Amino acid sequence: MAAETVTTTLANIAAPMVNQSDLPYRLLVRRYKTSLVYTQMLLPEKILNDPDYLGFHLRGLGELEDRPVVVQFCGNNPETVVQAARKVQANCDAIGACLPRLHTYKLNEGHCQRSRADLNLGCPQEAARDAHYGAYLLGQKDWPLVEDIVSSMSNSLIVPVSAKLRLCQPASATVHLVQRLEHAGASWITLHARTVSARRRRQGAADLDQVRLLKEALSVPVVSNGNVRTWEDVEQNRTYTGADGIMVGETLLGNPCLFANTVPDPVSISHEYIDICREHLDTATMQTMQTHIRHFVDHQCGRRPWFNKFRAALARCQSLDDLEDVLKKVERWRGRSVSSESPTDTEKDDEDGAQNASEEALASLSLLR
Ligand SMILES: Cc1cc2nc3c(=O)[nH]c(=O)nc-3n(C[C@H](O)[C@H](O)[C@H](O)COP(=O)(O)O)c2cc1C
Repeated sequence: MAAETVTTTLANIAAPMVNQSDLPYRLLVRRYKTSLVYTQMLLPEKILNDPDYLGFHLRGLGELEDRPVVVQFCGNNPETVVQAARKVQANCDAIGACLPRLHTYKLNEGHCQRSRADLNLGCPQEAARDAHYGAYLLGQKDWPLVEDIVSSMSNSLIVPVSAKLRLCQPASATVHLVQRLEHAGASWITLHARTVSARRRRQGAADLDQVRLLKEALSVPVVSNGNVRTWEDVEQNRTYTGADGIMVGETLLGNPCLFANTVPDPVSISHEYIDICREHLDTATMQTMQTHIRHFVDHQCGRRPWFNKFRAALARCQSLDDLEDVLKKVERWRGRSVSSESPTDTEKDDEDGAQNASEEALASLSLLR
């Protein structure tokens, strides 16, 4: 990606998310004014040593509609990260270095149970620190290593290299590290303006003043990440921080049309996602697809009386057809007609459909009072 393209492309970014930045999701958000997408963070060692892992993550990557795309890596060995990045650079527009976190995640994969839908963040953080992993790379003594990772990548790869990081502790140190990363060759910097914390990783307000400081101190573009719940937040964040781009993670999971400033019907957007999955088979796992659909429906219907039943039905799905069937039930539970088909007798849950629709009607009535 040329420098001028970088700045125009950075405006609205879908954050890298483990198990959620699959190709169908990337294609979906791009239809709704997302200007740049990331893959989930990839493990360099697995890219180099596990052909199935490499094959899965390369499938469809960077094909016509999947551009521009950043492939994100993380690691604490510059040589390994560069070798792995070389394997994918022809299929992407830039390589992103996830500086503070990947090895924490790797530790999770190896030693801790992960929840179905999210990272398990309960790993013993001391172990991560002792092993010189992830979140602890941002200690000042580790800055040379972090710089080395970025400079090795930017000197060895044919695509631009960017870095995504959280705030240092103290936050005021962040600007110094980031200036060093700029000199090391980072083409842009993304700041998730929260600190690394064992207990509260994504909650709490992001410190947008730090993004603003970075923007003033750096020559390369700066992307602001954190605190976005609505389109108004996107605009306010951009205005307040002066950032070149806004990156959104969790809110975009619920509303993939956020950057288009619209809120889609949850069932329609789920069908649209499933259709893309059908066009690009084997690019997302069943668990990933289930989680996306849960987020889409949760975004607007999370408090509906039938939501837990929906989650249970979703968890039982084993195919794209099963997912479509659950969405039919959702329509019935919402009191909406579903084409001309009548509910099948085997779908026992549907007997409760009318009941739930009236519960929902009552719930909306009580909201009106
Ligand atoms: C399910 C999930 C997976 C994530 N995986 C990654 C990842 O692979 N790489 C990364 O740099 N950050 C990852 N993050 C962090 C997001 O990229 C983002 O920085 C964070 O969620 C804050 O943005 P938000 O407040 O808009 O969600 C993940 C977040 C979530 C919710």
